[in-house]
Amino acid sequence: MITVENLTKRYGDHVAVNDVSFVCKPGLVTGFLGPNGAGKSTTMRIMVGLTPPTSGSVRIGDRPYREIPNPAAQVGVLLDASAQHAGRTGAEILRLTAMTLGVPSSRVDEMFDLVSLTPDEANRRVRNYSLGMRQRLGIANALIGDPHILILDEPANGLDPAGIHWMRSLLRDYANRGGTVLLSSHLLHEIEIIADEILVIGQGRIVAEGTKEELLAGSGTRVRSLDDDALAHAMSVAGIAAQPVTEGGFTADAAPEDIGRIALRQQIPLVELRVGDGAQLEEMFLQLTQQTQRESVPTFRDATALQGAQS
Ligand SMILES: Nc1ncnc2c1ncn2[C@@H]1O[C@H](COP(=O)(O)OP(=O)(O)OP(=O)(O)O)[C@@H](O)[C@H]1O
Repeated sequence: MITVENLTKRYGDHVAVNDVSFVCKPGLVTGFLGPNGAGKSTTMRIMVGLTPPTSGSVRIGDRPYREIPNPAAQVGVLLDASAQHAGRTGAEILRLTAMTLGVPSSRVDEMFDLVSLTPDEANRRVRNYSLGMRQRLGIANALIGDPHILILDEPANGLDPAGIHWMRSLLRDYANRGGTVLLSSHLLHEIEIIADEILVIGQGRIVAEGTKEELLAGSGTRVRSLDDDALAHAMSVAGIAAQPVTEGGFTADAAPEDIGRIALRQQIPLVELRVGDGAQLEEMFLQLTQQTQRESVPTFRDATALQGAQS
């Protein structure tokens, strides 16, 4: 179990992590999702004692990381896959970790097998590794001490789709055996594929958390009609907020039956009316974090203003 309580990190006037609290439970893969600069890496660095927090605390099990004896045997950490010594071979790096942790050197070959790096690749220098190979080596390095907790910062970065599915199986199996996993990503589809529980962070704050189903539950209704302008107007009169969707129609903050009744009253034929799905999770992610997005996300208000300006 990882317990993060009221964690805050300030760099001068800038608040990188703002009163963040969450728990990561054994047997689950917890995904830490947020756009660039949201505060994911800072939170993870604080968790493993590399950055001091301004305030708040993190417990790994029952104590802070720095107080865990032989921590790498308890907590596997991958923060930056490119931070390995580029002049060493993958095998040398894992052998050194095995020696430091006091685990048998036979674990080294087991780990290369586990992360699907061939003996030839194991004996190549890390400077000649692709990013995906570095990630696999980093995961092997995190797992070699047989820890029961894994903290992985953007581990899927550089992996191809097959690699992401491979990682999902690896982490699923690890969690099924009772392990606790926290992994970060700025890409929703990676987190969606791999995580059981999702924490969404934006501008240093947790803006949503729960299972994928829970996150979607409050995320409104997808609606499309033969006259979206008229429907938007009718919804707005009824006090229902709606955001336009790029492929047409809206996501509306109301139950499908409410939207259906409005459409019926206005005699507007509907061509789509349903609760959220995976695509909607992406919209929700963009909405939840839009203040931190570098690219602005159009809102319904923007869209009507634009239509007004064009007419
Ligand atoms: N040492 C530091 N000094 C000053 N500001 C920092 C420092 N480290 C991080 N920050 C700032 O804190 C904020 C959060 O950064 P962080 O690296 O935690 O984000 P992130 O969510 O991991 O982003 P990414 O997905 O791009 O890796 C950013 O605005 C960053 O510029």
